[in-house]
Amino acid sequence: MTDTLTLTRPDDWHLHLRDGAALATTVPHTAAQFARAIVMPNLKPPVTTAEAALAYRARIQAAVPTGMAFEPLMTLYLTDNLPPEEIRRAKAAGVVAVKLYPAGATTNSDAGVTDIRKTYATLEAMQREGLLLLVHGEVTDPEVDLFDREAVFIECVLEPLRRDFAGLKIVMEHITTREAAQYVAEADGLLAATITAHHLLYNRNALFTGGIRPHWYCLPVLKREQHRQALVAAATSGSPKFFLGTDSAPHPAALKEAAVGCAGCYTAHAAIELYAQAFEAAGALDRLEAFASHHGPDFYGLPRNTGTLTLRRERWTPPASFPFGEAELKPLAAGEALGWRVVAERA
Ligand SMILES: NC(=O)N[C@@H](CC(=O)O)C(=O)O
Ligand SMILES: [Zn+2]
Ligand SMILES: [Zn+2]
Repeated sequence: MTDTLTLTRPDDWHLHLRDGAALATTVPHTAAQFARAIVMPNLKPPVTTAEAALAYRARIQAAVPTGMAFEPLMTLYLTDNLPPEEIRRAKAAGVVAVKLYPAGATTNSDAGVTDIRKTYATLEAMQREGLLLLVHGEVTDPEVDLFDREAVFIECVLEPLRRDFAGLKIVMEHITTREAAQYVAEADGLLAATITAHHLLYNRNALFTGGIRPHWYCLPVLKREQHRQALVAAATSGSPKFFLGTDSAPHPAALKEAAVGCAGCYTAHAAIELYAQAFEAAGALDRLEAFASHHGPDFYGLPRNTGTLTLRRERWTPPASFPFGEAELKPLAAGEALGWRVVAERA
C-alpha cells in the first residue's frame, strides 16, 4: 500500500472564491494545494467586463499568502447582452473563458442567460478569439424534475449549441449524471467536463442522513448511486475529457442552515484529500495525477505545472468551521476524518 503520493501540482478548473473579506479564507486554502484555478464570475454584481475581471484578479492576488504561488484564471459571466467587443478586450486581458448560467439555475444566476440565441454573436466572438465556454448544465423549467435538469439541458441546449458552434471549446461543469458522463465521453475533442469531489464521494442519501443536511446541498444536486458510480468510472477512466473542478462554493453557515438554504459545498480546505479518498476507494489512486494535473491544462491549451504536491496517508480531521468575514463557514463533511493529508507543496 502506498503511503505517500507525489503529484504534479494540480489545478482547480471550477472554483468560487467570492470577494472581500471571504478571500482571506478561500484564497489561502486553494493556493495551498493548487497552482491555478478557474475563478467563477458569479459575484454580486457578476463579473461582466474585462476591466472588472482584472480588478477582481488583483484582489485575489493580494490575498495570496507570501511564499505561495497561485495564478487565478479569470472568467466573464455571460448575459443576454454581453457585447461581442468585450470578448476581444477579455482575451487581451488574459481572461480564458466565459461562463453560461441559465437565468435562475443556481446561486447568483439572476443575471444569467434567458435564451441562448440572444448570445450567439458573443459566442461567435469567443469561437474566433479562442475563449472557452463553461456551462452550468441545467435547464430551469420548473416543469422539469430537479433531478432530470442536467439530462434535459444536454438534449435541449447543449447538443444544438455544439452543432451551431462546431469550433467552440466547451466545458460542462460539475457533471452529476451517467447521461452527462456518457455524452461527454462520446463527444468530439472540443467537449470536456469537470467533476467535483463531492459528486464522486456521495449520492443523494447524504442529503437526508438522519435528517436534512444543508451542507451537502449544492447544484446540480447529488444524484442516485448509479450516477455517482458513473462519475467515478469517468474520472478514473484515464479519458482526457474529465478533469478536476471542485466547485468549492462557500456560503455563510447561517445562510445554508436556513428555511431556504443556499446551494454550494465548501471543499477547498481539503480538496485534493477528498479526491484522493474517492480515487482510492475506486482502486485508482494511480489515475489521480492525470485527472488532477494533466487533463485540465491539456484541454485549455495551457502548460502543465512543474511543481509538485505531496500527500501522506494520515488520519486527520479538518477544522469544523472557518472564519468567513464576519460570518462562519462550515465545510463539507465537517468533523469527519480523512485518510490523506497534504504535507508539501513545491512551486
Ligand atoms: N454549485 C453550487 O451549488 N453553487 C455555486 C454555483 C454553481 O456552481 O452552480 C455557488 O456559487 O454557490
Ligand atoms: Zn454551477
Ligand atoms: Zn460552481
